[in-house]
Amino acid sequence: MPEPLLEAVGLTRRFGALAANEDVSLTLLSGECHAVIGPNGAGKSTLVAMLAGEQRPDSGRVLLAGEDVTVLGPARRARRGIARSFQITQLCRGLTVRENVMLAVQAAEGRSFRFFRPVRSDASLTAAADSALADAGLSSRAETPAARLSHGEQRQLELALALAQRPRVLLLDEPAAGLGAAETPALTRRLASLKGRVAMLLVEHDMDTVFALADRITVLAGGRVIASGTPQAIRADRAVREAYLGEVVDA
Ligand SMILES: Nc1ncnc2c1ncn2[C@@H]1O[C@H](COP(=O)(O)OP(=O)(O)OP(=O)(O)O)[C@@H](O)[C@H]1O
Repeated sequence: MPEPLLEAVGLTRRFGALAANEDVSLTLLSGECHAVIGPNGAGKSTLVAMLAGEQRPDSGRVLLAGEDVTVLGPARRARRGIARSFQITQLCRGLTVRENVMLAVQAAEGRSFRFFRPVRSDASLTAAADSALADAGLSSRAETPAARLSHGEQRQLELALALAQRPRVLLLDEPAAGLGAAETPALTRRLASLKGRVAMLLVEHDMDTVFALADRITVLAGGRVIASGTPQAIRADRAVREAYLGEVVDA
């Protein structure tokens, strides 16, 4: 069994009397896609926020390649290789799609914005940005102002911004949310093409996307892990079907 790249160890996060996460443990191996599913309010976003460093657990630890990163904030975790998509707030709407990604490449390289060279003329930034745009399926829109993208294209740009950091771990919180019926399979194909190159922790309500991508699935309900295993095992799990899957998957 390979060593986990990212590990949640007994994470608990309370809001008042409510335990949004209660003793949640899971591992993400190099190159795998591990999906986290569960009903609304199960604690999925809280878990992602703790893995990204946006929320501090009340107890438990987060390990990245064996290093305890529990007390590190999002920026320091990002520099260690944890990227989170989708955060549209990073977008500069007046710049082109490529320029936005170039800024993300530059930020990931740790260059100061105060001293940056004119963003349009840096060949190495352009090449890295174009690679991220290709992976996100957005090459044809590189010259378009970000403000003119459709909703689906904005989600692609968010993916490109995350990939521009060359992450080891990609945290994907509901990437298919708000996408149309035609856009979701395209996103799934795009994420499938990244498998093996970057480890993905995928929170998603769309079960077609989950079952197309996941190597393993962990199911949360009421803040607790109620099952974890292969997609086949999760599909067959009675407790999962009762708590969640039976409502949406007719397998
Ligand atoms: N900042 C907060 N303050 C108080 N309660 C919160 C806060 N964030 C989350 N919660 C509560 O914690 C529980 C878990 O929420 P969370 O958003 O993690 O669930 P989720 O599985 O991501 O839900 P969804 O599928 O609807 O996005 C919910 O009951 C939610 O109301």
